[in-house]
Amino acid sequence: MGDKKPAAPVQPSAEILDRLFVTVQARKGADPESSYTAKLYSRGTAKIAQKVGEEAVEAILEAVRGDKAALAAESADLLYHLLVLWADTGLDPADVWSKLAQREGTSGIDEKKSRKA
Ligand SMILES: N=c1c2ncn([C@@H]3O[C@H](COP(=O)(O)OP(=O)(O)OP(=O)(O)O)[C@@H](O)[C@H]3O)c2ncn1[C@@H]1O[C@H](COP(=O)(O)O)[C@@H](O)[C@H]1O
Repeated sequence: MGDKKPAAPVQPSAEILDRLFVTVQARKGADPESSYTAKLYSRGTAKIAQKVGEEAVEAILEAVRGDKAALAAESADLLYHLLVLWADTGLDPADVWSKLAQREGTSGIDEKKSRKA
């Protein structure tokens, strides 16, 4: 009687990338002792870029090994570090989303042919 159904758990989606970007932006000027993101900023762009490369390699190694759970974890590391790199360099994620939107529906095969023509 009057019992409310528990709220359905919200399925995580790619929207978390926008929230995560807000969080990593907010870590600018934070204490590197208490924030890993702030620690990355303090080490500079080249170090952050290197971390993105390392995480990408770890992700592809798990893909080749066929370990999906490990690939998911390494992909999360990669996306986090890529967002930190965007924030560090002043790139707005909306610019990346726009690029993807512009390309939507255009086959990579057709796009390559148009560049050769
Ligand atoms: N998503 C992440 C996230 N993913 C991975 N990591 C950290 O990234 C690091 C990667 O591991 P490594 O072994 O490569 O790190 P490491 O050995 O310290 O690296 P190096 O010495 O090679 O530089 C680990 O310390 C992870 O905890 C993350 N740290 C933070 N976040 C998010 O960022 C938010 C803000 O975090 P803070 O800035 O720490 O408050 C958190 O609430 C999370 O939402």
